[in-house]
Amino acid sequence: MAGARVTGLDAHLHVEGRLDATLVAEPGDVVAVVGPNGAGKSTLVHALSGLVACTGHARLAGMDLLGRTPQDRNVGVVFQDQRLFPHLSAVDNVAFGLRSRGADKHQARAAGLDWLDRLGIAELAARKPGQLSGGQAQRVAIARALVTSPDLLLLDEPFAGLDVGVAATLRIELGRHLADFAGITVLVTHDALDALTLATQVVVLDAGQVAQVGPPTEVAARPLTEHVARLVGLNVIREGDRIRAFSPSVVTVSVHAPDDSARNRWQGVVRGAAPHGDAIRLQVSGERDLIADVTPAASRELALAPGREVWLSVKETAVTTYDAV
Ligand SMILES: Nc1ncnc2c1ncn2[C@@H]1O[C@H](COP(=O)(O)OP(=O)(O)OP(=O)(O)O)[C@@H](O)[C@H]1O
Repeated sequence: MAGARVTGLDAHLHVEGRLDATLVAEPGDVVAVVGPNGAGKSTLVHALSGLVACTGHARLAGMDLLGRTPQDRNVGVVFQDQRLFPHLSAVDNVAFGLRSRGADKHQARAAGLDWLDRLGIAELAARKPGQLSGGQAQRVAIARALVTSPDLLLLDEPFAGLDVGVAATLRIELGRHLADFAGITVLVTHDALDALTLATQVVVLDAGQVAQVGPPTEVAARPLTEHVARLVGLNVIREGDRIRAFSPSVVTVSVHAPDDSARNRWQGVVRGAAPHGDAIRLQVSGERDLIADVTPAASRELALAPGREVWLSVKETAVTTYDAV
């Protein structure tokens, strides 16, 4: 679909030693970028925004992106460390983007106010960033990024550092705005919920390369990397070209070696135990690093505290097997 790529994003970005990744998206797509620390996620969004120099190519809405200065790219950014201008009010922070593109002061303020209203904080328009909570400031940052109707919206961990409840509310609101947003969104996140609830496409980065790309449900059901498996709460074991995945809820935990000679049997030591829904989720390391969910009663009965040696087993019928590539 060459035609669609003209209006969308078609990029191959190379930053020496940090990133070598292809990204293709259509207008309206929300691309969640996930991966372990140092995988290149921030480098990717910084390269798209122009904050990091890179080679390769990137076409956005039919225009060459890499040859342009950050100011000349029709790209909105909400970064975790992207501060608002401290001396400007919330509404002037939002209006700034339009003003710097030559918009009339009154029109820019009216548009800024409209966006603050859409984000539910119109009454805070006159406040300076220092008088806003973290969640409110992030709403202003989102309004500031969207007011210019960018072709590409870059969100680098927009909920990081926010209280869990505030993040949950903001996630729902952002989801609503992204559903109406005609451009492409690239969202860097460490949170499986973000990827599963907001994204139309998940890109998994690992050591600067794309390790997997696909719809969120597919990536969550068949993760190809340890990191994503952990993120979505699955165990994965790679055997040659095949991956074997199973849920922590199907793992049987015992403190003695099971009698059966099951193929799926591993010895390990409990490294951590924490509530997970109605269950206790155990982190077990040994031959394999695995997670297992047990009932609180079983956890007490078997004294499953950190340091405890355990056996884990899984019925073959509970294991999903698929190709690694
Ligand atoms: N300014 C820099 N100069 C050189 N190398 C850098 C710079 N910033 C990051 N790197 C390196 O580039 C690689 C990718 O880093 P990047 O910050 O993009 O990863 P990330 O996936 O965003 O990680 P995190 O989840 O920890 O934020 C890492 O190896 C990192 O050490």
